[in-house]
Amino acid sequence: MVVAGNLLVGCVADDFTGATDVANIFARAGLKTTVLIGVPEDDRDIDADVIVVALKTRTTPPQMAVEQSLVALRWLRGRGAQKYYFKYCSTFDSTAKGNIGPVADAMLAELGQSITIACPAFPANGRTVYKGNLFVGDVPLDESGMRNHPLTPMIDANLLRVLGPQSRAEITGCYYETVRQGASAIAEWAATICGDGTRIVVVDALADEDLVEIAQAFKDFVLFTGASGLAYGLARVLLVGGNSRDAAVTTDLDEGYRAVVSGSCSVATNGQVEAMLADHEGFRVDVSKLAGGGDVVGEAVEWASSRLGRKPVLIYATAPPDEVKENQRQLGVAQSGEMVEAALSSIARRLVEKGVSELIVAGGETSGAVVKSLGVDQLSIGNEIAPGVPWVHAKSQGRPLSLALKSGNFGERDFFMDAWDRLR
Ligand SMILES: Nc1ncnc2c1ncn2[C@@H]1O[C@H](COP(=O)(O)OP(=O)(O)O)[C@@H](O)[C@H]1O
Ligand SMILES: O=C(O)[C@@H](O)C(=O)COP(=O)(O)O
Repeated sequence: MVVAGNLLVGCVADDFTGATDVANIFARAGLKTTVLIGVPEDDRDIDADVIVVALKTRTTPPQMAVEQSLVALRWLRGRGAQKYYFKYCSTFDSTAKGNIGPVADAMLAELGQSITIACPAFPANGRTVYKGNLFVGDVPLDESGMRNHPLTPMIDANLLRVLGPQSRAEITGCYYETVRQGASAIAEWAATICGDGTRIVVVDALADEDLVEIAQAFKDFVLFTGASGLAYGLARVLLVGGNSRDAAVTTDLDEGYRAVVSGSCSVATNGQVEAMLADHEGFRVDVSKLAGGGDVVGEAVEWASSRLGRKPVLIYATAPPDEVKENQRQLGVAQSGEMVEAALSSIARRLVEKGVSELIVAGGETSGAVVKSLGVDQLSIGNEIAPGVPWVHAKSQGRPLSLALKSGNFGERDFFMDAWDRLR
């Protein structure tokens, strides 16, 4: 029997790093938050203010993303959530066909709503939106490393132009001249466009305070869509009235072996891998060899086995853009991505079987593949390592496992070395 309790927010996340990112924000705000890996097949008891269902739908065909998202949404609806939240990437990662637009459209229809907002701003990580244009640090999205993303290259910073062709809704911008005047002005502006067809409002935001005003202005909306910055605002609005619980707990953990598995090819992760290799041993997954049928997984596991201990080992497919493009040219985009994900997830699973119990995984798609292969079905939120990246705790084959699922673009250069200090 599932206990609904007082479920404030039911969240569907389109990838696993994003799921732990948004769960971390809700948890840090004082809301009791759990992450489920997909919709549970059993009838477990869940006592939470926020449930985040982690999916791997960012790069699937749109129809599949819609179907899986609706299954999750219906499950959350069955728990009587007050608000629903579709979490996608703060760099608005999508393919030409979706999946932000199709999933948002389908969720609106399922909930019987005609309006929502799209708000990927995440100021704590330098993602801001101005006049509908997404900035990453000081540059527009299309001038950032996201230009070269292996699966979702982002070549236009204007979110109205990106979302328009993906969605059946009318896309409208709520610009900063309105947002900076605060919640009442935003709500007044919204009143002028409500009731006029189905709409998605792309909202500008430059700072966390803007996100609180935005959440306040749209507090009667049923569906919110965005990155995790919006959760910062929404949590603060929902907490008024005293729903606050204890902040996330830090677990008493046994010491186990440590490893880093990296499949992200972002600028940040390339730097983090380089920094770790200066002082740690690493095994590079050779994609050509893998494609040629070589037992790269076996070699990696054998290499790691004699080195496992408290000093973390690094297994990585992470490569610079020209190398990734060459692999994609030879093998195909989806095929090379899936092949590397399959190899890294097999390696991770076998390392866990050999006693690794503290594992950092870099990359959203990579994390999805790894976590699924570990048979993990629920994550509790632990300490924050960097903005958007918490330690999370789970059971894999009955044994405790601590994971950090690092979004490609997050974390400082020394993340792979410093993260362990934040575990306990
Ligand atoms: N050397 C490589 N060549 C081609 N593709 C790669 C290579 N290394 C990793 N990949 C693939 O690139 C994709 C990276 O995506 P992801 O894990 O989501 O990282 P990020 O979080 O940076 O977006 C994955 O599908 C991964 O398998
Ligand atoms: O919102 C974000 O930036 C992250 O939570 C996220 O979703 C990142 O995705 P990946 O870079 O693919 O890990």
